[in-house]
Amino acid sequence: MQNYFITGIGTDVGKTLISAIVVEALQADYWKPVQAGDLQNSDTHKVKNLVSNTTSHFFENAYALQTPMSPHAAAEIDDIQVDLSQIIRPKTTNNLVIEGAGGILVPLNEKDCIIDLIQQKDKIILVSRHYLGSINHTLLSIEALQNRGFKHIGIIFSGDEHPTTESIILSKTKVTYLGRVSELKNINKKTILIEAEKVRGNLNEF
Ligand SMILES: Nc1ncnc2c1ncn2[C@@H]1O[C@H](COP(=O)(O)OP(=O)(O)OP(=O)(O)O)[C@@H](O)[C@H]1O
Ligand SMILES: C[C@H](N)[C@H](N)CCCCCC(=O)O
Ligand SMILES: [Mg+2]
Repeated sequence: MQNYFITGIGTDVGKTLISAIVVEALQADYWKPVQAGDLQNSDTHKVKNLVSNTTSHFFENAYALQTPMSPHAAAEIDDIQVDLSQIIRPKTTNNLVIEGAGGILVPLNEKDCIIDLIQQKDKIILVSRHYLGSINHTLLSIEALQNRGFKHIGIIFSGDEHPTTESIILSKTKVTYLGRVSELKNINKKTILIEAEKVRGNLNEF
């Protein structure tokens, strides 16, 4: 069984959407270690509501912070410190999808960042969303991951196709292309199932 760490080139790029698709494709479990804000409609609620299979299990956040901000700042408002030793991966015999918060260098406290939650044996899925500036954000994210020695890095593009962006990112890096999810008009259980079907093969080969 495998852990998949879903990260992105920033916040709001589609990590939760892609998490739902990967969870559905693999009938995997899901865990968002640090949620900042939107506690009534958290990423865990969203993924749970988008997934149809009955195998996936949804684990509690290690930290559920009140404010939609960078976790280091949200924690300060809640008068707590995020402590990495308290972020313990849930035990499961199933595949596990772990969703970060924001991009890889988002701070959890004065010292640690989201990237410090990733383990060498994880399969990393970087979500890249097309906007002017996304090439730079994508290449910087990949360089930071490679500098830390991570070997299993895959990429999923989220949004309408942008061939020159995708081809330059893929040709300049050695990351594994896992697929693209077009700009979905409707995000619901049915469209998640359709997208899950499309990426399952690549995920199984990754
Ligand atoms: N391919 C897509 N089609 C349609 N909408 C998309 C797509 N990708 C992202 N979005 C939309 O962009 C918004 C942000 O996406 P999402 O919540 O998945 O971001 P995130 O990367 O998980 O952010 P966070 O850092 O808060 O976890 C949502 O409204 C989502 O539905
Ligand atoms: C609140 C938001 N939805 C995410 N959970 C956290 C995003 C932090 C971004 C910090 C930054 O890169 O400036
Ligand atoms: Mg999210």
